Amino acid sequence: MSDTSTAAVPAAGPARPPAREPARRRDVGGRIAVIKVGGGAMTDEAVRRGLARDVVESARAGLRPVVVHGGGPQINALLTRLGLEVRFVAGLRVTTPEILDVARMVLAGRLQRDLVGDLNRHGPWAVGMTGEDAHTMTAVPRETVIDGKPVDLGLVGEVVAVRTGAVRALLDQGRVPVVSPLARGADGRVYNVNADLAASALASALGADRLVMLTDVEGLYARWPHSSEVVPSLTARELEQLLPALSSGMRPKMEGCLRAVRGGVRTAHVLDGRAPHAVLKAVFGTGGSWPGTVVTADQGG
Ligand SMILES: Nc1ncnc2c1ncn2[C@@H]1O[C@H](COP(=O)(O)OP(=O)(O)O)[C@@H](O)[C@H]1O
Ligand SMILES: CC(=O)N[C@@H](CCC(=O)OP(=O)(O)O)C(=O)O
Repeated sequence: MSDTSTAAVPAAGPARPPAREPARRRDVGGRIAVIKVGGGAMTDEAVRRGLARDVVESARAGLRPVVVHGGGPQINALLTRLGLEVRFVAGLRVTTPEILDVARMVLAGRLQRDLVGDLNRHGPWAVGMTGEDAHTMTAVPRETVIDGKPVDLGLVGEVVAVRTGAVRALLDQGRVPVVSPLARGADGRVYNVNADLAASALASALGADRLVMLTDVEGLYARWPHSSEVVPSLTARELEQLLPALSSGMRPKMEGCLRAVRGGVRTAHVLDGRAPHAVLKAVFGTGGSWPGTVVTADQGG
């Protein structure tokens, strides 16, 4: 993206042609892809920079990428240093007010800034925000039932409404929004939202073409904890049946994929963000050439 003036950001308008237009890989013109970068895939700076390069390349090719990031391992590391508890239930962090403060610092403070910085090495592309900004994500406390009993997760949010205006305004300027998974509650409090579920809610609300979840494994393993076989594809119905058996981080990730395709997103992908050009393979690939696991809508549904 080229800014002719450094004095002011141009007013919102149609995306302007990129400075260098690479060969179009297929007709992605104007389509939105929500790319969720997991904390595990962000730990290595070289990997993060490679991801940023690919995101910018996809934008130069006409796609409208929106980045949502996680940061579970990084939050765990700071909590441990501070002597605070790290506890997950069904893949969601039990979040006290003290833990929320730490999560907010890590997500909106460090990680979002790192990603925005990586993207902006290539030009004035990225603008960071959180789901709190401009009421982009509104949440209520997430209800979780384990073995028939309700479990109190504290300040964990379930996104119940998404206002896409702020994200769309950035996309219309040709920018890449980078969104941290925090939401404002209808009660005015701040909630910690699992990043996979935040990305999924945003993808559905934006009418995205694809949701891409970049993680630290090749995809959904069929016989976890064995990693010998990746499930290449699943329909929404097949995934719905599998979901209760999934554990730890894969539970919210696959729940996010299911919600997204049920919410109108054409395909949802889970793949290893550390593999070379994972982003480009997921956003420009076609059936048969996708790495990882792809979730599609039900046939005829
Ligand atoms: N069936 C499965 N297939 C692959 N990974 C699984 C599975 N079940 C649990 N996992 C775990 O889920 C992790 C990915 O989730 P998570 O740690 O939340 O990643 P991210 O930070 O990318 O969101 C993997 O590293 C793996 O340990
Ligand atoms: C409620 C909840 O679990 N929130 C997550 C938000 C970050 C996240 O989801 O990061 P990954 O994508 O790296 O897992 C957490 O506190 O860890």
